[in-house]
Amino acid sequence: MYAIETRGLTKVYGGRRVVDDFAMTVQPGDIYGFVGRNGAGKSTVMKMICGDVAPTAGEVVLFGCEADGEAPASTGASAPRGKGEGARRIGVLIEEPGLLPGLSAYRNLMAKALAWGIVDAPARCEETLRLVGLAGAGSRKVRGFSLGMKQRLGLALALLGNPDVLLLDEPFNGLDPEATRAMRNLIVRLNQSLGITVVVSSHVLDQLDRMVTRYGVIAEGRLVRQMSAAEVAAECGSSLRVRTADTACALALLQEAFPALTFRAEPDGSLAISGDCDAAAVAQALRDNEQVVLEFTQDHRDIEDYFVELMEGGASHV
Ligand SMILES: Nc1ncnc2c1ncn2[C@@H]1O[C@H](COP(=O)(O)OP(=O)(O)OP(=O)(O)O)[C@@H](O)[C@H]1O
Repeated sequence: MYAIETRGLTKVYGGRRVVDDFAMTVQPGDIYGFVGRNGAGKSTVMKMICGDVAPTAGEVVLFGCEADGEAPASTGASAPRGKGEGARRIGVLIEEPGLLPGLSAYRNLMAKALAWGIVDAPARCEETLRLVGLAGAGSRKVRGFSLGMKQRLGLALALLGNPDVLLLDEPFNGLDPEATRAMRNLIVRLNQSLGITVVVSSHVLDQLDRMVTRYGVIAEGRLVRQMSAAEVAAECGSSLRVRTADTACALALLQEAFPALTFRAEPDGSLAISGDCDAAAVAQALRDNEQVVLEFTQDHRDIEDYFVELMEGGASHV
């Protein structure tokens, strides 16, 4: 059973399909990195998942139940989606957290908690402040908060209703490196210690790379590809290009010595080797078997280049 499944999800604005037949699957416990260019449709997908925007077609299924519950406000709420036992709570940080600058962090939380009818609101507000590392700043007015503190308070709002799923749209936007790292660590902690499934969109690929378990790539409203973090790491890992005097012999001996690697014979007679390559071990194996090496190069594919290629490929098919 998936935590989130979208089936044929489509949104048309002014005759344009900004999300088109979108089928994503998020496993329970995933931190799902949602990657796409500006305007690709990430926010619209998230808004349809949380019920803030009605799909033109298709459906959202949460933990096996069709999500047809009350729609939460676009930011901060964690209202139930679905009916009865199957209802799941979604916490959302999609646009500006809508904080009241003249109130303290605690009072901001209390105002929402009371509006949403959260049971034992004072204790829950204290608890969420602690969860996001703002326990010591609860009585301070939000007007004096840094951007990073405001984002964490926005996350606290999203956590108030004890959500099963968190949808975070660009949570690192505008944050300095320290605040970015604090936000990243917080997301991982919430996922690992509370078991919250997280969908997070970001243009900061190296931050996603440090925390996500799965990726979904969107281009022009379509899901181009979904893959695990391990698959991305394998595709972006180092690759080798080796040209020897006797390609067939080198291929046979390397395949035997490194069965986990992938080998491809190139038209120019070289071998492209990918997987978890240990260049020194490959070079040693060639030397031990007295192969004459004419060329030996190592490439490292940048994760950003990799995703740009995927997005470009996806967009050109639309
Ligand atoms: N309410 C709306 N009315 C009309 N068009 C909209 C509306 N909301 C979004 N769009 C359009 O839908 C497309 C997808 O927008 P969306 O905000 O989902 O993209 P995104 O991938 O989240 O972009 P970004 O990374 O810039 O936030 C854009 O072309 C946008 O202009």
